[in-house]
Amino acid sequence: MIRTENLTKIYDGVRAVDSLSLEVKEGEVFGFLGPNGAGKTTAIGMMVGLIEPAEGKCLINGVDVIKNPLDAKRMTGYLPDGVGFYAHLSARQNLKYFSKFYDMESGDADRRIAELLDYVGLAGVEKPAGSFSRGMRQRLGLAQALLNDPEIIFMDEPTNGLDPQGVMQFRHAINDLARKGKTIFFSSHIMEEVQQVCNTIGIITKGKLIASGTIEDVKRKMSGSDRYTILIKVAGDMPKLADTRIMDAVYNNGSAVIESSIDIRDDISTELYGKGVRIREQRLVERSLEDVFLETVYGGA
Ligand SMILES: Nc1ncnc2c1ncn2[C@@H]1O[C@H](COP(=O)(O)OP(=O)(O)OP(=O)(O)O)[C@@H](O)[C@H]1O
Repeated sequence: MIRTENLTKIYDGVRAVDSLSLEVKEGEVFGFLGPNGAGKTTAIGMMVGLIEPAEGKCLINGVDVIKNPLDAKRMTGYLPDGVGFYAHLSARQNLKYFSKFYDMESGDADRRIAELLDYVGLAGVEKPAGSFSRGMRQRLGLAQALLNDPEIIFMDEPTNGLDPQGVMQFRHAINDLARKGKTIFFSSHIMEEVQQVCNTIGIITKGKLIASGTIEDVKRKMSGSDRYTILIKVAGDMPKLADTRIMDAVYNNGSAVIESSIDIRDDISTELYGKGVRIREQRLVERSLEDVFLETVYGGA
């Protein structure tokens, strides 16, 4: 489990990350969504013990990342944004070099590296990492992050700059790791991606976490109110509805769009039925997470 408490970083008097408190439970895939400069990289840097917080702390399975960095690192893997490697070494040689930081016995390391190279599709690639494409570097980065078979994996915008095939491969890898019970914390500025692979999300803007929870929770919280939008189509004329819980309504010929604080579809059906009106369609109008995100973070698309 990942838990941050009031995690804060100040650069030149500006709170790049401002009192970030969140919790990611074991086995969850958490999407950390925010526009450029929101503070995602800085927050992850603090969570993996690379950036010292001004205030607050991060606990990995209860272990304080600052107080017990080695214990925390044993449980975590980290794929940074723009991962770097020794350009003259091959994928295998790079991984062998990094394995030394985990006190892995040489034979065990070789076996693990072979397995990981196969997993990320780099088995048999012997050319130096300096000549790798961005996609290959990211895949090698993933292998590096998985070297110590961590329970918790942090990925900072892992699909950024990848071609569609590379993006798909990464999403598959995330799903696969999730199936194996890993806890995944990954940042992105792509709503659609987060929706596809995450159980829970958090939205950060200007250093502050403005909403977190399931995608449904976040949509609800970010829409600013608990409003439901209900679309109704009827046969013939649409009568005005009497339900006092209706906050707003637009009536057209044969249809209406109703805003209410709770889901009153059943009561609308009863009322229309009582008035002898036949309903052709009645449904909640969904706003996509993307709509909500753009409105809240950017003030509209
Ligand atoms: N080392 C640093 N020194 C000064 N300011 C910094 C430093 N690192 C980050 N910042 C500032 O902190 C803020 C948050 O940056 P950060 O890189 O964490 O955002 P991000 O959400 O990861 O953005 P992106 O999506 O562009 O990578 C930005 O305003 C950035 O300019």
